[in-house]
Amino acid sequence: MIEIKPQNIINTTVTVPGSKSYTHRILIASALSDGPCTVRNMLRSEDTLLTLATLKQMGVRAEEKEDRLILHGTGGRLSACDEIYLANSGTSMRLLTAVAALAEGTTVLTGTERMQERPISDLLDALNQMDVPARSLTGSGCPPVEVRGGNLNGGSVALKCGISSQYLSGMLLIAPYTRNGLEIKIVEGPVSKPYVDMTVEVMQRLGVTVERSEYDLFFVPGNQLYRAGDYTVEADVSNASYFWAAAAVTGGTVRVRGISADSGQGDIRLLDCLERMGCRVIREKSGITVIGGPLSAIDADMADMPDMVPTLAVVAAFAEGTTEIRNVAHLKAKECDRLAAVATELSKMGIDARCTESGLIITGGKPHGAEIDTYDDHRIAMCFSVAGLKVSDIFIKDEMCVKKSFPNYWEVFETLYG
Ligand SMILES: O=C(O)C1=C[C@@H](OP(=O)(O)O)[C@@H](O)[C@H](O)C1
Ligand SMILES: C=C(OP(=O)(O)O)C(=O)O
Repeated sequence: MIEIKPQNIINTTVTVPGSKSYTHRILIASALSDGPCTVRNMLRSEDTLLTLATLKQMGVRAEEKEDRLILHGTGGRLSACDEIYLANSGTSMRLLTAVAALAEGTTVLTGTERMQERPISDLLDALNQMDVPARSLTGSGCPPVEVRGGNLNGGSVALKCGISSQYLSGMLLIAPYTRNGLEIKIVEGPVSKPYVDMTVEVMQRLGVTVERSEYDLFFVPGNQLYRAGDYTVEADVSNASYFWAAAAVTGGTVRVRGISADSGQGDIRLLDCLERMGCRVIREKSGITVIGGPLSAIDADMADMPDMVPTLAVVAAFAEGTTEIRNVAHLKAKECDRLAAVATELSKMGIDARCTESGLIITGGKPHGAEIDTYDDHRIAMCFSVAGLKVSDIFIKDEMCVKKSFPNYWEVFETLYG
């Protein structure tokens, strides 16, 4: 457990590691590519290293260099594996379950107890429609899952994406390796749309054709290969959010390097929320600065940026008025039930915070100190640490859960103390 001490932030610049979502995608596409790929600034955190370890287990050769990783793409040929362990990395689980469909033989993917409560049946259903036998081994619709892969014909599938966009990202990533191409009709959702755009962007950047009509229909021609090349991962916007929030709640100034307003990471839209709440935002090519000011409540539809809900909720606790966060029922299926966790922990700090069917209602006030439970959820640990910059006696339990996406978080956080 660590105590966070209040701090006036005058003017600080921070560097955050590479994007988790881009790293997962670039690793997978590189592994399936037609030759050696160089990946720079990849995020080396628990989750992304699990994706990398899995690809190696499936037969992909990786060479670690000082400032880059070289992945030798196999052209889509992968070996099946008896047991792949993915802890609580939803992105790894959903994307690699689809990838396992390319490996001749039976692959089993599993994870932590919590991972075994996170749904995946809509993805399995889509694989079944492609004649890939795939099932939840417990029958719960959650991992562990078994996939019997091999040559994929492709065809047409109907996919529900009301719980997670990761199902669609997984299906899209393997689609170029089908014989006849793959048509994906979206029959529910998708939630978290910008992550779908990011998947398509990475696929196109690696030379693959993807046709689409908005978020309803996707078609990926078959017999394509990702093209080997040199890829640099941009800084992680979700992890930058804690530092922008630090400026918001303290009234200070924080600049995060290496992020620009045209980022393909949908969480960049948090900045619009912070502006609406009263912050000033300076968007430059080389970095983005937030300058805090008196905060007021907003109404926010956060369907497209689920990972920013805990961050915004903590900022809302310091804002004048009642903030409503809408359309994020999918937060119940994350590392923990994030709606319940955020409401519980804010309530411990004396803030009126409650869950609705699909969101949160938070009335800003004068939060006080509390021991914060983190539910083995990196984002809960990081967002509540921000509250501790303004309020005394905030203690974060099990603070090392940040290793999931940001292993050196506490070191970077320390730099806010000047
Ligand atoms: O595809 C991705 O990289 C992600 C998609 C989102 O999940 P959902 O689509 O399940 O909301 C997000 O919450 C997660 O952190 C990363
Ligand atoms: C939900 C998250 O990740 P994942 O779904 O990959 O576990 C996250 O990082 O907030």
